Amino acid sequence: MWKACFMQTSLVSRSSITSRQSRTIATTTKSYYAPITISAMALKRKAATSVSFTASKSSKTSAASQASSSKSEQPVNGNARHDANSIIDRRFYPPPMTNERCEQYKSGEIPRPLETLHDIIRDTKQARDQVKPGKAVLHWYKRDLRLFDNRGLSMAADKAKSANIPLICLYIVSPQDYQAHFTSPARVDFELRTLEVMKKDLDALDIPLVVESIDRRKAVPGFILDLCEKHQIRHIYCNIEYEVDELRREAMLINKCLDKDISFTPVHDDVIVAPGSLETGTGNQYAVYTPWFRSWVKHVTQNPDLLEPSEKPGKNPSGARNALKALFERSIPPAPANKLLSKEEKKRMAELWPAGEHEANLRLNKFIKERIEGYSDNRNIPAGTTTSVLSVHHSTGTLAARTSVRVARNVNTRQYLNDGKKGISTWISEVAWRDFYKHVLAHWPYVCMYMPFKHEYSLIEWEYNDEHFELWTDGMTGFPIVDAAMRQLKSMKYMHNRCRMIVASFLAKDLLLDWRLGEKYFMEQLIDGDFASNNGGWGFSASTGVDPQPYFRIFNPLLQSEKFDPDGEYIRKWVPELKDVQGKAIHDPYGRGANKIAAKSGYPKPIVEHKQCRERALSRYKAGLGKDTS
Ligand SMILES: Cc1cc2nc3c(=O)[nH]c(=O)nc-3n(C[C@H](O)[C@H](O)[C@H](O)COP(=O)(O)OP(=O)(O)OC[C@H]3O[C@@H](n4cnc5c(N)ncnc54)[C@H](O)[C@@H]3O)c2cc1C
Repeated sequence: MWKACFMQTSLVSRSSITSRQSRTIATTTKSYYAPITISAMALKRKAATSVSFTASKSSKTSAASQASSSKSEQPVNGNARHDANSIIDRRFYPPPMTNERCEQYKSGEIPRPLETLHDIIRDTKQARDQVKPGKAVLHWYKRDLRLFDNRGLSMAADKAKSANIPLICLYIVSPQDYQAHFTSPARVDFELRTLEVMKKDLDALDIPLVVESIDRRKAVPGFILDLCEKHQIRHIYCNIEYEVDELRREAMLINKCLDKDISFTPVHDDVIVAPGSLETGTGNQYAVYTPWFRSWVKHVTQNPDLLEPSEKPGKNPSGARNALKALFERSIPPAPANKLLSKEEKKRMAELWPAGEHEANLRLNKFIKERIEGYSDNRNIPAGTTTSVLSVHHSTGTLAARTSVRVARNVNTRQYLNDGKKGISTWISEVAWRDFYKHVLAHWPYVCMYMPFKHEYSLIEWEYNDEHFELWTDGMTGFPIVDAAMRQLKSMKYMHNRCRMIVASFLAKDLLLDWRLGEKYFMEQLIDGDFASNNGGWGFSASTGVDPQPYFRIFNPLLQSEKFDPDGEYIRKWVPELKDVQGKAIHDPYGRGANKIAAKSGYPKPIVEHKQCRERALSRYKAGLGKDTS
């Protein structure tokens, strides 16, 4: 997501960059490509990623002494494993960044990609406004796979209508992006099924949907420009994605387009409140959810337009179908080879996750009618369906978060956002978490570069125990609630939120595995995988993110299990080996007298002991932060 940052930034037209920014880019460019030396100590640590159960004295000392040395001398984050096929695919991304560079992003010394994009949008507005309509307008679909309530699409449709020319829609299938972003095959399949639905809906409006598979992600801008030339398109619209590479690509494309007298306009749509709009009393961005949410509610209330819907496009002018015949005849490509599902899996996923915006709206309305009022009381219970299960729709954009909040608000007492019926206001505040994590990503873009939000936590020494990691992914840790959740993920490509927190805490605190391994695995599995929410959730659970709670909040899997799955209904569903275990033993069969049933059915004993793990985690976190561990 951030690979192209140097190249693309350097392509940004100098006229649109302030002198302070160009100075920063010059320095940035230099330091970015300067050889990054990995200190001898870091290399040694990397080689010695031993699987000690309790933090050894030497590991404490090495982490502690590292923490106390100068920040600017820290070229890698702790003992994080950066080899191929690990937490980052180095074929797509440059070497790890330093804590010093994180500080430069924090202070604004290095311009944030979203701010650069905003500057370019502002500085080129006049020139873009002067572009005369061509023979068609283009909407470039990304994670906004719907016709209704879509800001970018609606602007494109208005432009086309005012010039009485047709609207063309485009979606690019990018196998390299899927690879670089660890997109799950189930997610790719969901998107392709959604495109089939959209193609029909757009077809009924005489609007062609071009779905092109482009092998090399770098070739995407060139393809768009060629398409424009071929169909004499002079206006392009898209909705903004907030990951670094995407922001930088759009910034570069605005200028490339203008060079060819094409106006390219990226707009905010994926979030209800645009990142950067909310500031604390001292002019800073919020890093804590609760005050951020208060400010979000105030902002949305004061700007009611933010929740107003955008109409879906009208019909293309007659003649569009003939003029663009070749585009209408194109079909949706199959999933790329690296993301193919088996025939059986494809069928199963289609039944489990029907695609498209009609399905999304049906689900939303059913949830609002039947479950939203009980949401506040039930949402933490993973058994049954207690939440909306709309995340796949929010993250692919088959449903706008704006639509969800508006529809929920409209059925609340006096249309409150954060008051009135508890279930409704609680649900709205959950949807707002999406916005929050995208605000975090936009303001602290280094979280997109495999650095923790609290980058001072980057010196924690993690375990890289492959066996533990595999048992975690397979749901064979001997902790029933963890195993049930991990099996739900493998089977449904979805996991309940409470369980996501439990398994993430277990991975990072009990197993002390690098939380980024879990983050990556989730993206490889989840149908609703979303970089900002996933990174935010993992950071929160590993205490390296925006959670104001300190690292010593460590979930006890047994207590979580007893509290949120009291009757073991969820465990019995996903861990059938334990279905005959009675009463409270379901939460800990080997510790509560159900060892015979568990052993007979092949259910494993716990792979670690929580109390010891807790101590080890505390000690390792402390050492990583350079605190006294004696
Ligand atoms: C470790 C971890 C990883 C996560 N990874 C993802 C991810 O990749 N994609 C994703 O969409 N969500 C992620 N979440 C957030 C959350 O778990 C899911 O959004 C939620 O479980 C989806 O179920 P639902 O649609 O029934 O949610 P509901 O409870 O019905 O909530 C409504 C909507 O609000 C949003 N939402 C709810 N909780 C959160 C949250 N904590 N953070 C951000 N948005 C939220 C979702 O869009 C959701 O559809 C993660 C959470 C954790 C702890």
